[in-house]
Amino acid sequence: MQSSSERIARIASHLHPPSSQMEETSLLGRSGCRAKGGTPGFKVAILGAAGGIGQPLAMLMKMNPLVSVLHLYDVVNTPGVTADLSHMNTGAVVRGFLGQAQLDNALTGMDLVIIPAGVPRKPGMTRDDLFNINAGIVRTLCEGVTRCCPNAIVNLISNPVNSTVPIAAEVFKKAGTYNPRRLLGVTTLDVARANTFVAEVLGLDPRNVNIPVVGGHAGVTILPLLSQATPPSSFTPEEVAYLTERIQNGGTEVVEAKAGTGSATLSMAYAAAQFADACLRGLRGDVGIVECSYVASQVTELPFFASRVRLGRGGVEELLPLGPLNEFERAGLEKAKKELTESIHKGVSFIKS
Ligand SMILES: NC(=O)C1=CN([C@@H]2O[C@H](COP(=O)(O)OP(=O)(O)OC[C@H]3O[C@@H](n4cnc5c(N)ncnc54)[C@H](O)[C@@H]3O)[C@@H](O)[C@H]2O)C=CC1
Ligand SMILES: O=C([O-])CC(=O)C(=O)O
Repeated sequence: MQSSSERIARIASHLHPPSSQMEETSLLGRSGCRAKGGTPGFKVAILGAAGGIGQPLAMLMKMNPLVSVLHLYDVVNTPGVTADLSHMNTGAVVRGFLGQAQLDNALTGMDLVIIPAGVPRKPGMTRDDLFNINAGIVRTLCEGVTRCCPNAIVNLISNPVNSTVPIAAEVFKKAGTYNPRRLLGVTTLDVARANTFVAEVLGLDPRNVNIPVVGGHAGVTILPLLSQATPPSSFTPEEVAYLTERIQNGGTEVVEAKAGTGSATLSMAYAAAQFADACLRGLRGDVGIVECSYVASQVTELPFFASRVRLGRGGVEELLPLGPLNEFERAGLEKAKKELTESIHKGVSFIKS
């Protein structure tokens, strides 16, 4: 039997662990003696969890009832984020992992890996300007996925998404673990923006609007299909020009407003949490889940393309066709394909050469 002062001393030592012991300590739980949890659900890891997107995304995933275990990995600050979130009385058990030495522990056994690790844009930069730094980060993290959870669904957020998804695919191919149905580039924020801006123009509730956004996730590769709006709506040529430009430049609008302190984080975390939830519902076996995502594709002649996809137990169960495009959208598609071809090539060459 321990005395109460011994028990309290033990709890206190668990509350301030050296970072190298974080994982083991959090397994013990606040009581210092038992692992808590036991909630049935999925195991989710966020890589880049201490960042601008990572932190609010971690909070939203901690609130998701489908998540039983939430692993937070970053190269900085995960002890604080983990301690903070672990006080939320929701079902998911939160564990923190700090630095590359703990990457494999963070990934082992995961069902879903969400990757918002990497640098964001500053005003005047394109997403492609992030390639030199973020390509290497994505490669290292995806190598971890091949070692520790090769069957996990991967949601890739790090920019430039048009190139980082092909990079991830090449890393997985090299390791012999590639399953194109399980690698998904996150473009949900483009759809969120499209729904919001269109709802503003039409005077509707954005929750009742759905605009498919196809192509990719940068500038002209972001192609909103306004002709396929739900509810069916007609737009003047001026409205189409305004909406298309605003949706394509939504990221830049935020980068400029943040004036050098980063890019979209809160709306992105919200969008990523929605997309992750859709993937988890698919894994659970729910039917009729359709989201836009940048994936390995046969919808066009390009090897990767964002379109509506049906999600299920295997990840991407079906690529939905583009549907009828009007002349404006057909012209936009040609521009998008031209830029996408280069971005895909750049990503593939980064690993192959
Ligand atoms: N797909 C999309 O729609 C969007 C993508 N993004 C992209 O998401 C990425 C992250 O953006 P923010 O969270 O705002 O940036 P941030 O700088 O606030 O956070 C990034 C986090 O990644 C971590 N990190 C860096 N190297 C790492 C490594 N090797 N392993 C693990 N973690 C590492 C950093 O320590 C930091 O905590 C950027 O590339 C940004 O462009 C941003 C918004 C929308
Ligand atoms: O614009 C950026 O750099 C971040 C991003 O991808 C977005 O907000 O859509």
